[in-house]
Amino acid sequence: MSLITVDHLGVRFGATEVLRDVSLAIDPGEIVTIVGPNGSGKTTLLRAILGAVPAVTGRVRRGAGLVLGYVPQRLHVDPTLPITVERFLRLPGGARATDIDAALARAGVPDLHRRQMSDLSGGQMQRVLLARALVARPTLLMLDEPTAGLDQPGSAAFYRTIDEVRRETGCAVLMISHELHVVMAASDRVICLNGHVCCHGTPEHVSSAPEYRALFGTGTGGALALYRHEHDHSHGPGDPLGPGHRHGPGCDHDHDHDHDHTKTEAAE
Ligand SMILES: Nc1ncnc2c1ncn2[C@@H]1O[C@H](COP(=O)(O)OP(=O)(O)OP(=O)(O)O)[C@@H](O)[C@H]1O
Repeated sequence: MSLITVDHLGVRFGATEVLRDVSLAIDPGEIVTIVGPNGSGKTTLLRAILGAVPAVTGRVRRGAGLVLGYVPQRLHVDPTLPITVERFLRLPGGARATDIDAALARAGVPDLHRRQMSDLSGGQMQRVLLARALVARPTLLMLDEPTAGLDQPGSAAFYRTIDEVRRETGCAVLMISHELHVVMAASDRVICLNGHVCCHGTPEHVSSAPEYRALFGTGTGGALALYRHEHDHSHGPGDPLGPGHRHGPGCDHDHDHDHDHTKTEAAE
């Protein structure tokens, strides 16, 4: 029984179709990573799974016993509103002190209880957000670009912690990442999203697909990723991605038209 099953999910914001016919399932204990260009609907997909964004078509089914933990991309803490790490972790459900201690230890920051949230470094903040997600003992941990803004050693250490959490607790992990070396090393499966699921499979399968190499092929140690996404069809009006692009081998569907679009972005 899957923890989460997404069936033909569609999401719109006003006239803009952000997700179209997205189907996937997450099984207990696996690490699945979502990759895709900026604006391709990755965060929206996680928020739809959380129930924070309504589906206009399809649905998200939750398996029995599912407990979700969510690590957002970032959290802005107003420095004029002082709050300690311990108090932040106690909210909103009134978590027990022993659970907070265990979550902080598991997140690799066992001594931060009394620190002000606004004083945390970027890496400490991400670990506190991880601890907050772990307090509930999730069976599915979802992380939205959890290492954005961290340097490479900090990022690598964070992903090692995620792997340890998975091994120790047996939780499944669904994360968004732009760090392709991490994706390939740490994931059981990779889903490439571009408004819809373009291709998916094991890291070996996805990384050997010409379309994947075209999409992420010029990374210089993670410093710059060239997103050249190719499909064989035009996206419809209102598509957030503009005109169509071409799919390559490894994709789950084929179309007639032939367009490219190229997008560059500085990766962290
Ligand atoms: N609440 C909202 N209202 C209107 N439009 C939204 C909303 N949330 C997201 N969008 C739009 O939906 C599209 C997908 O956004 P989303 O954040 O899911 O993309 P993403 O793949 O996570 O991007 P990135 O890699 O830049 O974080 C974008 O065009 C965005 O502007």
